Parts: sequence; structure tokens; C-alpha cells
Amino acid sequence: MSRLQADHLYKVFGRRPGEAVEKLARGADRDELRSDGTTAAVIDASFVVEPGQIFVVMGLSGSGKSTLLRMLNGLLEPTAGRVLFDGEDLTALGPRELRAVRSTKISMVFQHFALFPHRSVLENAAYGLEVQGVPRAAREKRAAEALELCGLAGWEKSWPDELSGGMQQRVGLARALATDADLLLMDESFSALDPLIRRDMQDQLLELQKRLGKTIVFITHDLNEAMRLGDRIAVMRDGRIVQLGTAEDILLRPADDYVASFIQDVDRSRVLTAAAVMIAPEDEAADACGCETVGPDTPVADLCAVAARVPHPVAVKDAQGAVLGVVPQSRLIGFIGDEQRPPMACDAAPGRQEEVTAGA
Ligand SMILES: Nc1ncnc2c1ncn2[C@@H]1O[C@H](COP(=O)(O)OP(=O)(O)OP(=O)(O)O)[C@@H](O)[C@H]1O
Repeated sequence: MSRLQADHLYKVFGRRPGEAVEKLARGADRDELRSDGTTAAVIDASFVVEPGQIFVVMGLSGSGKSTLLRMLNGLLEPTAGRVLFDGEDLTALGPRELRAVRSTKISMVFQHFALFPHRSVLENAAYGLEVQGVPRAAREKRAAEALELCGLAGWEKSWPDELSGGMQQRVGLARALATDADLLLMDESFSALDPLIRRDMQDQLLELQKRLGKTIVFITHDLNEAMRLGDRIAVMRDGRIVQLGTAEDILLRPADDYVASFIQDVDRSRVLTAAAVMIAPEDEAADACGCETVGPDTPVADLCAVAARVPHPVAVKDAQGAVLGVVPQSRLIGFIGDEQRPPMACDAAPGRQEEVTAGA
């Protein structure tokens, strides 16, 4: 069973929302409704998040990300559609049941750390458990463990203002982890951080994710961040999800010009992996030498370095050593330059091609 499922979700603010949903379902867009004084914040959003996945919702300001997130944790009631959490329809729960699900199974991490200035780091990390009514000794133990996971052991007794922005954000993350919630909802959680600290936090989240296997919905307006973190990414525009897929899907097969314009600034060599660029080996030779090989998840940037050392196509092998494919150097260069056709024929005098290759 999927952990979280959004099923044709709509959120319309303003007059006659039901009527607006009908118009939207027939293909109307935001602008058509705006003249009636109605805002279509989220339009027909459907997706599934599997347990242990990081699902990223990416879009510009106003595209509907926060509204979507607030429907996922039941803070906003959808105008139409359903949210299923572990198969349970959140939209059908009463306020008390919903509060119980929210306080035990779902944790939020916000952009601004929302720490209490007059509570210690430990008390801040234990806050979610305090709300759940967990006794002091138990909640402090769990909060201390969560702080340690987030690299903050030794800071328990400090005050939030003694910590850097990155460390404060880690307290926010520890607070979410301490509650043992299965689902973390992260709203632009790293957007206020300096680029280097932000990257550090992304690494730390990926590391924690590997160890804890939480299910995470992460909102961002930064496509590079989306691609680093997301197992799957939903790209939103004007309330609609315009593309849903892996980072590689989006990079290699953008759904439209809008998505294509976003990916121009993405460092392809860090997102694409050997598995995306390899082709089937032409003969047995791929496995016949002791040259360096790579795994399917090796980023193209690292693959380039190996390709420069190996005098033939680089073999891609799985953990058991079986050859999955090979990556010829020309194909590697093609992917970085967004050119996936085979090289054109050379009309130079015979021998010229060999000359060029030999000189390279
Ligand atoms: N309570 C509300 N009443 C009316 N309109 C709203 C309300 N909340 C959001 N909106 C509108 O819905 C649209 C989507 O807003 P939302 O905040 O979900 O976008 P976002 O992608 O999260 O943007 P940001 O990154 O700036 O937070 C916007 O046009 C916004 O003005």
C-alpha cells in the first residue's frame, strides 16, 4: 500500500468553489477564474508517495505548493478530491481524529525554524512529544537521540540564539524526527540557508533518509535541490502538476517548454547517472579486461573521470559484477551537451578520423 496518495485534489479560494472545480475539470485555467474573483490554488493534483520515498514538489512562487502541502496534512480541506494516508481517507476524518493523526504520524519542518527562544535546544527538540503528552524523561531521551542523529550532540543545553542558522534548522529537523512520525512534510525547509550550509543539510537529509527510511514530501522552488533530493518530482505551474517523474525523466524528457526552460541551469553531469546514458554492450569484450568500471548510480561527472582513464567504453556493472551496459566516450560527451544522436559521418580524407582520434 502507498503511504500517501493525492486523488484529484482541488483547492479553490473565493466564491462558488464547486462551480469553479467543474470549470477547471473541463480544462479552464486560473486566469479564466480570476475574473470571477476566484483563485484556483491547486488544480486536479494526483500522485502516489511510496513508503521511504522523498517526493519533491517543485514550482515557482504562487504555483500552489504550500496549499497542496496543507491539504496533505489536513490543515486545509480540499474543495474536491481525497488524501489517503496509509489507506485512510484524511478528508473524511473528524477534527479530533485528524489532530491525532497529525500529532503522531505527520511532522512538519518549516522554512523559518520556529524555535522557541526561551527553551533550550533539548526542550525545543522535545516539543512535538510534549504536545503528544509523552512524559518528560521519555521525551528528553528521544529528543537527545534525534539531536544526535542530526549532529547536535553536546548542544542540548544551549539556547537557540547560540546556534547558527544551519544548526537551528537541524533542531527543527530533530524535532520532527523525535516524534517518530512516519511522514515528514518539509516546506522550503532549507531555502533560508546559505548555499554551502544548504548543501550540507541536503546531504544530511539524504543520509538520515538512508538510515531511517522516512517518507518525505519536500517543497522547494529550486530545481537543483529537487533533483538532488527527490526520488520523484512533481513540477507545478499555475496550480497544476505539469510533470511528474524522476530527475532523469525531467532532464531527458521535459514535458513542455516551461519545464525545459527550468532545466537549462541544471548541472546535468551531477543529475544523470551511468544507468541513464549506458547502451547495451556490443560484444563480450566489455567484461574481458581488468579496467576500471562504474556502478549504475555513478553520476556522469564521476563517469567522465573514469572514461578519461579507460581506453575503451566504460563498463557499467551491478553490485554482483554483472555487466549492465557500456558507455562510449562520445555518448558521454553527447549527454553533457544535450546531443543524443550518433556522430555524423566525416567527409575528410580516409585516415583523418583515425588521426583526430589518435591526437585526442
Ligand atoms: N487563503 C487564501 N486565500 C486566497 N488565495 C490564496 C490563499 N492561500 C493561497 N492563495 C493563492 O493560491 C495560489 C497558490 O498559493 P501557494 O501559497 O499555495 O503557492 P506556493 O507555490 O506555495 O507559493 P510560495 O512559494 O510563494 O509560498 C496563490 O495565487 C495564492 O495567492
